[in-house]
Amino acid sequence: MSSLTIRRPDDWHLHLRDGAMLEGVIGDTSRHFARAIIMPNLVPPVVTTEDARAYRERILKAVPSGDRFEPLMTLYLTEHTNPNDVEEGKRSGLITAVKLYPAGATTNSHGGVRDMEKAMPVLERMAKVGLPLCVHGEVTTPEVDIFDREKVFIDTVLDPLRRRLPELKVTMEHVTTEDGIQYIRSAERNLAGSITTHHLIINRNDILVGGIQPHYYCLPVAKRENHRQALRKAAVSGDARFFLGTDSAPHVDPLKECACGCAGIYTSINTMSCLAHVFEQENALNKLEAFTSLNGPAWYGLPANEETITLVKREAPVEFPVKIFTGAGPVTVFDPKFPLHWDVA
Ligand SMILES: NC(=O)N[C@@H](CC(=O)O)C(=O)O
Ligand SMILES: [Zn+2]
Ligand SMILES: [Zn+2]
Repeated sequence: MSSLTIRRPDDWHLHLRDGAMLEGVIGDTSRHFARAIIMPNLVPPVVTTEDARAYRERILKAVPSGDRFEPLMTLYLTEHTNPNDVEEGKRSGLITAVKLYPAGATTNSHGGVRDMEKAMPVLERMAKVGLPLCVHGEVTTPEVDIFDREKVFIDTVLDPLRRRLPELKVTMEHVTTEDGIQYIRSAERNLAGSITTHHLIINRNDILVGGIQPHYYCLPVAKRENHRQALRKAAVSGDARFFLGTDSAPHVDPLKECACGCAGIYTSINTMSCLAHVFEQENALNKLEAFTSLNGPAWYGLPANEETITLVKREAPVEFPVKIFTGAGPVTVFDPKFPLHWDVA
């Protein structure tokens, strides 16, 4: 039996939803993670500092007693976002980042940004006060193939924006392509990327071979195998610009298993087991702590957690539920398709 003790991890991209779903999923995160960046794509979205304050209160109320968990709040950028409100949110310590959803790119993104020009006053203010922008980096132009949307976003939106506003700190969320990895590596400063657990494990075959597999469908959609390999190399490299953002995104099964299934994969419950497996496969268990617990806080200017967790490799596979049952309905848990032996003690 081997074991590994690391600083307690954080999740730099998480969907907790609200109400009964929030209550049903929060414990799977707070059991292992000390902090998480909370995505603002609720219905209606978390747009103002006041919205974020109220949502934070609801999250804290739902944390199981005995767990210590700090939600790091984000604002959903719209074409009408008020720069003063954003600055106030940053100064009060309530807001950790602002999230850019190109309108129509993903779940609950219709209120996002259509015309980047309209977002410039807010982005300029963020650059001035040092508030990071988290981006869902995909264009939504119908002519662009869904597997190319990340690369085209980098070339036509992100790179021009970064040239125009080099002081703006940008997190490319859930990087899924070799192009994204290379772009982040090529940047001298003010650019980093979060990588999900599932994109280290699945490629697009998992979604489409042997029948449509809705529980492997997420956005950005998983790409070809060479892209998965590039993500794995980046994650285990120790490069401080790459860190974990699970993008754990629960949807109830009826909304996944239907003619127009939602995008999102639920991984909070088994993420640390999956990651230990991946890092061991890559002979890089000694880099797991950098990816889950050190690089993220350094990027966001926060101290690493003082507490630790211990991962233990068990003889028998660890059993995770196939589904969790929330008050909102059942949610299928990510199946990595290999037995998980690593467990958080
Ligand atoms: N990743 C997903 O497939 N879905 C996320 C939205 C997002 O992060 O793009 C969700 O909110 O369901
Ligand atoms: Zn996204
Ligand atoms: Zn997400």
